[in-house]
Formats: sequence, structure tokens, C-alpha cells
Amino acid sequence: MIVELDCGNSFIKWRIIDAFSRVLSSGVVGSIEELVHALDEARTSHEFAHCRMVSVRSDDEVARLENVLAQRFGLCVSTVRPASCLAGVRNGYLNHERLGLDRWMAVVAAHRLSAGACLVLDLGTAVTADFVDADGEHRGGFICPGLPLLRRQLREHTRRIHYDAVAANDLTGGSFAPGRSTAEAVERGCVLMLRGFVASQLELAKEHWGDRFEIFLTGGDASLVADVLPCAKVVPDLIFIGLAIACPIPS
Ligand SMILES: Nc1ncnc2c1ncn2[C@@H]1O[C@H](COP(=O)(O)OP(=O)(O)O)[C@@H](O)[C@H]1O
Ligand SMILES: CC(C)(COP(=O)(O)O)[C@@H](O)C(=O)NCCC(=O)O
Ligand SMILES: [K+]
Repeated sequence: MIVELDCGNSFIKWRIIDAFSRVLSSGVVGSIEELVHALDEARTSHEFAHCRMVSVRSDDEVARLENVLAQRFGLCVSTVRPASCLAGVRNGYLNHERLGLDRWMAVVAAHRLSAGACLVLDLGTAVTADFVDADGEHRGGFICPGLPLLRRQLREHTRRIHYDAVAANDLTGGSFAPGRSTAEAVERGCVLMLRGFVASQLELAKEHWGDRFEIFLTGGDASLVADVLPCAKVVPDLIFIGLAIACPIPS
């Protein structure tokens, strides 16, 4: 079995797949310790043979994770490294090493899945938009704060915004009526910012490509904007699809 890891800034997404890419088990954890616990449980029913990982965390954290996986599970991790070109996609950054590896995996996967140009949107800790031409030329993209960062900035930099974040979970409930409490006002306001950002990316994509492009939507908060982009393909495992392309299992 193959252990796959996508380490974002807030959460580590993990899954166990078989040689036919069937997902046998998966989860989302907040720390390396929780990951070890989840994998300890998973290995009671699955034998781990390989491990591949993409991470946007610090070099220290990646090294710690690689160490834990080697020592505890005997896994030699294949970790995605920056590249200027992969699977027909040319990295559009002036310095290709600076492009987030999660973005790189998402654009590589989107190009593989798409027949033409694509706009790739990933809503996680940060929100990213990337533009890829039909011929695989990555044009670059945009980064803005995601929902967790928008909320935190308001809480930390204003004196009177306090509310129970747990109780506020999904306070929009699909409604964007003006908020009648701090929690409603902040939660709905932040989600509206994300929806506005996503709508602006759609307009930019139309300027570049007319109506000849596809939109790929991924990340933990994708569902908050999906109805703004009715034509978008929501692909929760987009980064894992790129990871399999970047780190094939040697036969
Ligand atoms: N099961 C889940 N566990 C954790 N976060 C989730 C879950 N489902 C949706 N989310 C949302 O996903 C966001 C994190 O998205 P994610 O793509 O995992 O971020 P990152 O890759 O930056 O760690 C959180 O803000 C949260 O609102
Ligand atoms: C933009 C990001 C912070 C997004 O991370 P995430 O929200 O997925 O945790 C990450 O892709 C990153 O650290 N990128 C490096 C800077 C760049 O892409 O220009
Ligand atoms: K992201």
C-alpha cells in the first residue's frame, strides 16, 4: 500500500491507496503526533510499502516528518521537490523554487485532467489562484488570505471583535443577509470576501481565454465558493493526483 501525505499550513491530509489508486483509508489531522496515531491505527489493516509527500511546511518540519516515518513505519519518503517543468507544465515563476509545492501539484494535476487552459483555485489557509495555458505554460497566479487567516486577523487586530469560533462554525448557513451579531457579521463578511476574490479570478480567466477554459476547485473551504463558479470541477484530491505524477512508485 502507498501512504500519501499533503501537508498544508493548517492540516495534514493523509490517505492509504492500493496499486490501482483505490483509496482504502484517509483522514485530516492537525499535527505530526496525530498523524502518527492515525497511521498506527491504519497499519493494523494495511501494510505500508511506499510513502510520498508534498509539503509547504518548513524544512525542519519536513525533516522531522521524514524521520518519524522512517523510524516508526520503516518508510523511505519520496518528497516533492521544486522543478521548472513537469508532465508538460512549465513553472511560470521567475524563480521556480519559490512556487508553493501544493500549487505546483495542483496545476500539474489540472493540466493532466483538462483538455485545455485552466484556472486552479485552492481554498486552504491561504487562497491561491493559478493560470495554466492549454499548452502547459503556467502564467503564475495570486495569493490571498484564506478563511482561517481572515478571521484571525480581525480577532487579533481589533479590540471588540470577540465571539466563540466553534459556535460560529457555518454561520452563513447559505445566507448572506447582513449579520445581526459579531459572529454572523464576521463569518459572512469573510466568506463574501472569498467569493468576491473567486469571482474576480473568473473574470481574469475570461479576459485571457474567452470561454475556452476549465476551472478546478480544491482545498478545505472549496464548498464555500462552489456556487459562485457553477462550471467549476470540484476535485478534493487534486493535490494527490499531482503527487502521483510527481512521485511515481518505482516498478
Ligand atoms: N474535515 C476538515 N478538517 C479540517 N478542516 C476542514 C475540514 N473540512 C473543511 N475544512 C476547512 O478547511 C480549511 C483548511 O483547508 P486545507 O485545504 O486543509 O488547508 P491547508 O492545506 O492550508 O492546511 C479550514 O479553514 C476549514 O474551514
Ligand atoms: C501560498 C501557500 C501559503 C498556500 O498554502 P496552504 O494554504 O495550502 O497551506 C503555499 O503554497 C506557499 O507557501 N507558497 C509559497 C509562496 C508562493 O507560492 O509564492
Ligand atoms: K491553499
